Amino acid sequence: MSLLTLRSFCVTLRNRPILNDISLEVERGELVGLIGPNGAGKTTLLRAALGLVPSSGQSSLAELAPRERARAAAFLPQAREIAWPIAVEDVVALGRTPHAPGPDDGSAVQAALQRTGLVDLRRRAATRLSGGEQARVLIARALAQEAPLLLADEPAAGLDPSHAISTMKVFRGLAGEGHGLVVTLHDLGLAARHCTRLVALKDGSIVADGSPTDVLTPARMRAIFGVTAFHGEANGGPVFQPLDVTRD
Ligand SMILES: Nc1ncnc2c1ncn2[C@@H]1O[C@H](COP(=O)(O)OP(=O)(O)OP(=O)(O)O)[C@@H](O)[C@H]1O
Repeated sequence: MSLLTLRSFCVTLRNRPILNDISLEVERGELVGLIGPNGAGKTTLLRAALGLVPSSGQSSLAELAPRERARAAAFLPQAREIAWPIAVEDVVALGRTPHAPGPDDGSAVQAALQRTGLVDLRRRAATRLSGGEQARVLIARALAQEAPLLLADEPAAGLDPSHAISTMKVFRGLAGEGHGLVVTLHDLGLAARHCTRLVALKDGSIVADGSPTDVLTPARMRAIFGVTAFHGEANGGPVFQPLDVTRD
């Protein structure tokens, strides 16, 4: 069974169509990169799929009761604000909120801290960490939720190259364990190398959906992003680097 089904899914905000007739299924084992220019509708798609933005058509998540939905999907929003100076491990433990308290809580928090490289920072006040460290704390909180589906809005934004790659590898590992993930990404190099599938949005519509090699073609890069790009192979995987703009 799919972890997320969107059918004839539309969003209109202030009388403006933002998402048009989206159909999408996300299965276990998939790390789906949601790509597209600024304003294409990526954040709106994640939020509306979760029922946080009014929509029409079908979203298998939006139709769930809140607690069921929190067990079905974890959400990492774009805003990375941590409001209170509480310990990192306590922020991460908040990811367990949808579950009845039990013996799995400690191990889920520990696993999330390990996967995000935060074990040594576990007792630090989260508000006193750097922006990138705080971003990893919020990724860890989403991982501790142990939901089958993770929706992450620009999880790599603000991370240094090592932590951006590590985060994508954690996500790919989760996909390998049978989770499904949808992550919005502006770094097409990370998307090319780590995602199992790319879905490209433009002006609120899906304009490409397939493997990174199928989606990141020169013609599509020109049409979707207005750029030229280098596409190669290194260390057993694709290398993708935008080079220049084709229009002003
Ligand atoms: N609350 C709102 N009311 C009206 N329009 C909105 C609202 N939220 C978003 N929009 C519009 O919807 C469109 C899609 O926005 P969205 O944030 O989903 O794009 P995005 O692809 O995530 O962009 P980015 O890459 O810049 O984060 C934009 O034109 C935006 O101005």
